[in-house]
Amino acid sequence: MKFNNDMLRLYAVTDRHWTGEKTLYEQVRDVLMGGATCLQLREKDLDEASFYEEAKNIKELCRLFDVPFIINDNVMLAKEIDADGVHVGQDDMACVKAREILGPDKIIGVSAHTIEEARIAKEQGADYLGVGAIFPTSSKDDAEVLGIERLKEMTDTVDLPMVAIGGISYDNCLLLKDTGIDGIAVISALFGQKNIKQATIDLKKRVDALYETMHTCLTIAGSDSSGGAGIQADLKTMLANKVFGMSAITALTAQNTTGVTDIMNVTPEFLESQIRAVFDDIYPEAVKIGMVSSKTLIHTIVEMLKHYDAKHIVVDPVMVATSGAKLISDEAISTLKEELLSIAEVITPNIPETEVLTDMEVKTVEDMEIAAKKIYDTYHCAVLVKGGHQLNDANDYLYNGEKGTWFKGHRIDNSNTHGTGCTLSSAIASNLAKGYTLEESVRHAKAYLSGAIGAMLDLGQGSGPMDHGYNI
Ligand SMILES: Nc1ncnc2c1ncn2[C@@H]1O[C@H](COP(=O)(O)OP(=O)(O)OP(=O)(O)O)[C@@H](O)[C@H]1O
Ligand SMILES: Cc1ncc(CO)c(N)n1
Ligand SMILES: [Mg+2]
Repeated sequence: MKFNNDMLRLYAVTDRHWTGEKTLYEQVRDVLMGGATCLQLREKDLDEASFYEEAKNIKELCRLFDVPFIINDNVMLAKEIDADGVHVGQDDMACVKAREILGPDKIIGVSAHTIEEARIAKEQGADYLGVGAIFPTSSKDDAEVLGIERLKEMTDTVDLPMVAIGGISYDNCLLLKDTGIDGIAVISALFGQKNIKQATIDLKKRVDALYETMHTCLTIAGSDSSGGAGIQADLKTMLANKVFGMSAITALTAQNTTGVTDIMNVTPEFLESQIRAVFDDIYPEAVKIGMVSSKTLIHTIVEMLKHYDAKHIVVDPVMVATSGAKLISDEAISTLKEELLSIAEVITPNIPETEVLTDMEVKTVEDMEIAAKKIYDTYHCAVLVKGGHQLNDANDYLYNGEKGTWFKGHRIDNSNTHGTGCTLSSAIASNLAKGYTLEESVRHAKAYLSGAIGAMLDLGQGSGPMDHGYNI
């Protein structure tokens, strides 16, 4: 098995002294099932015959999981049982010698505590370094504690994959963010836990989080005081889709599940200030636009998004709320058509909105296809026509100028659909922010929306909101 850096992500090192009721073999199976990416057999005071027996069996187990099996210290044994590699300390066989014995295809790791040791190991052909102890540890009495700063110096200076070891636990593991390591090696954080498999699953998630970057998304829309649509739905959707959500508010609405009782637009100047504040600092990777009820506000948005060269713009051409309330002025509709749609990557009209945008009646699925093409030809943006409420199914049609795709949804018998359109467009924008293609973004967004509708939340006296957080 050839070495690659991903193997170091969650590196499990055995220590049967922690053994409770389970045998070493069973414990290793637990960590492999939990998602460990490398296994090192390190049993300091086990007699040779028993070590050999354990090593042979555990090697076979690791093969089943396609996880490298590394022997601690004993190069000759690694050779004899055809392990995937060996890990040597500073007092063990030198790395050059180990390489000579094992050949180029085996994995060799070296423990390094200083930059000098790290450099030598690299010269001698080590594949990776184990660097520690990072924190105080009970698994090695004589280990000097390096700390985070010295770890960073090592990763900055020596160009070799590194796994951090020593005292790393579920609680302190996130302190290793941005230290340049390729993963963590642990003993007691896995083998010292009551439920070893669950501890491995939990720690794996935690260490994976060290490598996740947070994507960012902006919603420019109206506030819905009842929390099910508008800005509130957008931010909840972004959170549930693990994207950092930001907002520029176009209007406040006094609204609940039965209707909209009042609307107050912000001034164009204040909308501009909000958009500037966001873009000048945390540049959003995608932008969703929802309710914008006046001509001047639409102008402001178009001007600002062009100025900042905004990416991945999703426009939900909101005209009428599910409750029937009108959310845009007639003169603004023409500005929306003339200025806003052409800067969008995709727009997401429902059927009544599609009719307004195309001046045609949309009564059938064929009409949806014809209207989508017409929208593309007129405004040069991809379009997702939502079947939603009107056609009594949950099928939406995406047309991008080259091809049309039906996204078939499973219609859920739930009249609580306040904010479905806001939620779908925000989920699409979140997925675009993460780097998915438009088609993938729509597919994932529909799946998220179905989950939120399917959670069957039932609040309010009208068409109620969905459970945006059903998946968290
Ligand atoms: N009962 C349902 N079950 C499953 N999916 C649904 C249901 N109702 C709507 N959808 C889906 O929700 C999405 C939004 O479509 P819809 O036509 O409801 O948007 P909208 O009218 O803009 O919503 P809003 O009320 O937020 O303005 C579409 O993907 C649609 O297929
Ligand atoms: C603020 C706001 N935006 C959009 C919609 C669309 O449903 C709504 N009801 N309220
Ligand atoms: Mg809508």
